[in-house]
Amino acid sequence: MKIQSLFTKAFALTLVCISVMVLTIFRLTPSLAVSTTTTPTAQLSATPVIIAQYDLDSGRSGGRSLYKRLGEYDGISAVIDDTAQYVFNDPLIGKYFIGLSTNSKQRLGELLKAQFCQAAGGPCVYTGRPMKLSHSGIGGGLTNEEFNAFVNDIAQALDKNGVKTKAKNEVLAFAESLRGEIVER
Ligand code: HEM
Repeated sequence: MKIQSLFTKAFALTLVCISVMVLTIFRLTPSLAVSTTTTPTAQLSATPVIIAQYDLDSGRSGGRSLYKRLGEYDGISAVIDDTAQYVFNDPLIGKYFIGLSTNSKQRLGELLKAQFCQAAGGPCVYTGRPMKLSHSGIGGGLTNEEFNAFVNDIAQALDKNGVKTKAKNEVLAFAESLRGEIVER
């Protein structure tokens, strides 16, 4: 009987010791206490494209991000769909898109949406190529006049979708910030 009680006490003591050790280790190295599931490397290294020189803070108005004021993703999507139509039919720059397959045009639209959504402070990640790389050499190098035509098409699409002047100017300022990477002559 006495031996049994001794064993019980020893067992209880061992349990307490183990608990203290486990708690001490976890406190000293908190990382052990955190779930071991990590963000996949692919996600972390997703396209290191920097959305150029656009100060996202300036995109806030009365606490509402530009993304919200544009009507979130659906609002941006509608503006880009219209922009694409204007650009593809633009008398000056439409020629550059004639050879693109339907799928390439769709992909371009999706990339533009992600790019503007991210720049406006939305929860999107632009995964396309940097602007310099994707535009270098188009038509022997894009001109300021061609760039202006593209920006005018964006402006027309913003008007069509009833985007307010302040938000419109912010979107155009972002587009303008890309001029140096896109225009080559
Ligand atoms: C603010 C102005 C512009 C923006 C934001 C813009 C944005 C983009 C984006 C996001 C892409 C996709 C990049 C990729 O494929 O990874 C792209 C591709 C393209 N852009 Fe622009 N772009 C602008 C101006 C222009 C202008 C002025 C032209 C021609 C006049 C142009 C012609 C093209 C063409 C032809 C492609 C397709 C390239 C390909 O498929 O390889 N872009 N642009």
